[in-house]
Amino acid sequence: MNIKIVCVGKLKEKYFKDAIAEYQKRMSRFAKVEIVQVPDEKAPEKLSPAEMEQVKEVEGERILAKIKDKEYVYVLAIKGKQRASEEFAKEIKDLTTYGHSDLTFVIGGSLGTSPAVNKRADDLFSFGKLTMPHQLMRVVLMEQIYRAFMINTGSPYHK
Ligand SMILES: C[S@@+](CC[C@H](N)C(=O)[O-])C[C@H]1O[C@@H](n2cnc3c(N)ncnc32)[C@H](O)[C@@H]1O
Repeated sequence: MNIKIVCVGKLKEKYFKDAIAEYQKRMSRFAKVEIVQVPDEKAPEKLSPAEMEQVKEVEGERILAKIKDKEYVYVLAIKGKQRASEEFAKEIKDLTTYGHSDLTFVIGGSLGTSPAVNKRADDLFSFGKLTMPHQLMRVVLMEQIYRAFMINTGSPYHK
């Protein structure tokens, strides 16, 4: 299975980079996990609603350019569908069974994702009602992907 995480902006903090590298290493026995970073647009604090939409649209075009038709796409969105880790693990197992070998996860920039990106989603995936910083979200997502694979192997990692 190929897993791709498309996200906006470069990770700056070393502790985030280290955490991502650790989960990529742990995941290597199950799947190749590729992190694709697209450039972020400058988003100063005083943007009008129209300017904010414009930022999301430009970042969205960059995100969509990294996604191929065959990929099954989860877009992470606060208002998406929540599920338990066990349900997510089963979904991954089922997707594999039904021939989806390319799973892509999209994390929006600081303002979120554009309507075009949300439209491309096969699934809008919420990790709860809390707003998380997009950089931290990468780490949380990596851990949940790793957890899903550990659940599917029956590992005691998941309690
Ligand atoms: C800082 S958040 C964007 C906040 C923006 N106001 C919104 O509603 O999307 C940046 C990105 O992190 C991801 N994210 C943050 N919190 C999330 C959550 N609770 N569930 C799913 N994704 C989340 C989403 O992909 C979001 O586009």
